Amino acid sequence: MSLKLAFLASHGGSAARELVRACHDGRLGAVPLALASNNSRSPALAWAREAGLQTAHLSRAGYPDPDALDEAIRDFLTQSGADTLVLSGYMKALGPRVLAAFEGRVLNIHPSLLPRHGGRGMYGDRVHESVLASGDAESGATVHLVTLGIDEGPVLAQSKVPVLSGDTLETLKARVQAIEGELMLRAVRELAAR
Ligand SMILES: Nc1nc2c(c(=O)[nH]1)N[C@@H](CN(C=O)c1ccc(C(=O)N[C@@H](CCC(=O)O)C(=O)O)cc1)CN2
Ligand SMILES: NCC(=O)N[C@@H]1O[C@H](COP(=O)([O-])[O-])[C@@H](O)[C@H]1O
Repeated sequence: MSLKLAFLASHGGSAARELVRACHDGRLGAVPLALASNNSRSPALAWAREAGLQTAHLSRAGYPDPDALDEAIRDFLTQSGADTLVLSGYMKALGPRVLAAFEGRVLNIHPSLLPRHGGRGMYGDRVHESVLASGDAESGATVHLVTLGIDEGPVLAQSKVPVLSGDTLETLKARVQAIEGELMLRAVRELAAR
């Protein structure tokens, strides 16, 4: 049974792009169906339209009431026929309705070795800045199942990289982002095998 994938992304959607490439070149037995973004100008939304996915811009701008936004995101994702949801650099908290509709089938990638450097306020560059400030000798990325609590869900897969002396935000971020695509692919395959 091949997975039916949907995505949420706020900016580039790099993990989503890697998964769709893997679907098209046979590395992953799945069908990409839809992508929604809270950011109407996100490169991920433009790319998804080009890639022929169903797309939607869903944010507080259109749905000021968080419950109504949660419902709208759930309805868009479920009507697409997807059975698995991937958060690909999605910077908003997911609500209970979406989580209930995709129970145990929502994956998120976070650019640190959770539980370190995770939680509310920990996203994008802030994560790498926190790692550099902590003096940790290693960092990496984590794919976890998503629960209502931010970055609290069970870990599916992790991949480590060294933090090198002289590292800057940009050099550490580049080293972590270089491993994220393969890590997400590994995690989705593991979920598919369950
Ligand atoms: N219910 C859940 N929703 C989301 C989770 C999760 O684990 N449970 N993970 C995040 C992704 N993420 C870390 O991997 C993350 C995203 C955003 C934030 C955050 O603090 N966001 C700010 C708003 C930032 C903005 O508007 O750009 C906030 O909510 O105040 C922390 C961690 C995705 N959703
Ligand atoms: N807390 C979530 C988070 O910080 N996710 C991180 O944001 C970046 C998004 O890049 P992208 O927009 O190019 O996909 C990725 O590095 C991802 O791990």
